[in-house]
Amino acid sequence: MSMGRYAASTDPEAGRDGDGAVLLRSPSGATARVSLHGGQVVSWKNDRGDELLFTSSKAIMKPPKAMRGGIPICFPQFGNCGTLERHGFARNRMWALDEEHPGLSRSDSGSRSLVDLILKPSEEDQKSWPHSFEFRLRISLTKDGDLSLVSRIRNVNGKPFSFSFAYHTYLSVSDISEVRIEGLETLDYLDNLSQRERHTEQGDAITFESEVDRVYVSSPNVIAVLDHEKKRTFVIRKDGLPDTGKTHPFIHFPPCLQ
Ligand SMILES: O=P(O)(O)OC[C@H]1O[C@@H](O)[C@H](O)[C@@H](O)[C@@H]1O
Repeated sequence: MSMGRYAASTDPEAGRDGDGAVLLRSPSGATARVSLHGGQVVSWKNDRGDELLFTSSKAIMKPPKAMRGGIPICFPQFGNCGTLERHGFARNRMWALDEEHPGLSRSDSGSRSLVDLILKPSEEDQKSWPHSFEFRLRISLTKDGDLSLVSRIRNVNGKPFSFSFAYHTYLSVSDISEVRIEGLETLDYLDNLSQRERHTEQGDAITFESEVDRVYVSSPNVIAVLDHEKKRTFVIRKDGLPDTGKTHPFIHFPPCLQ
């Protein structure tokens, strides 16, 4: 794959490895590896080769199981708030390369390496969730190595349906006691450890002393995760997604839409 070019299926230089994963590379040398299983980003490395995403050593890397690590896509249900399996079926399905990607331009082709994926429901999926949709996902690396995911869900037959959705991102951090989150102070959150009871966050930046499993409602579009030991800050931006979740020990930030 050449620098800054598209890694979509139409690009003859698209980087594909033996497992069918797509490799993105930015001009700065950052990389991302995207598995068609789950449409999941399974690795994101900066220009020094440091892995920025966490993958559990117990992760099962083979379909049809969901892989615990990277950025699983939760759809059409986030968590257990519905009748489907936890976090929905999208993370357990094979996605396809999307040749059409209607509505998204390629005008930034000089500065991004990207792949367009699509998921359509199987007959089996429609038995448990009888709705017609196309889920298009664009994953791109900017020239500086920033990772971006854009999701678009289209109602194919016009019959209304509702869904919830999240990027269940597993960030790689050092000792959790060295990690601080800025941007969620004073917000309300639902505590998954006590039947989604609603509380209000107190105090300054958030630190971790024990198990945490929360969804922060109406969170700001930018939050920061500061890792003092690694001297690294993740700046997480979202757009069009109201909430942010976090869980320790598997620290992840699923901005979610319900
Ligand atoms: O094990 P899974 O299905 O990948 O889910 C991981 C975590 O997902 C979070 O959203 C849940 O709040 C946690 O309770 C859960 O452990």
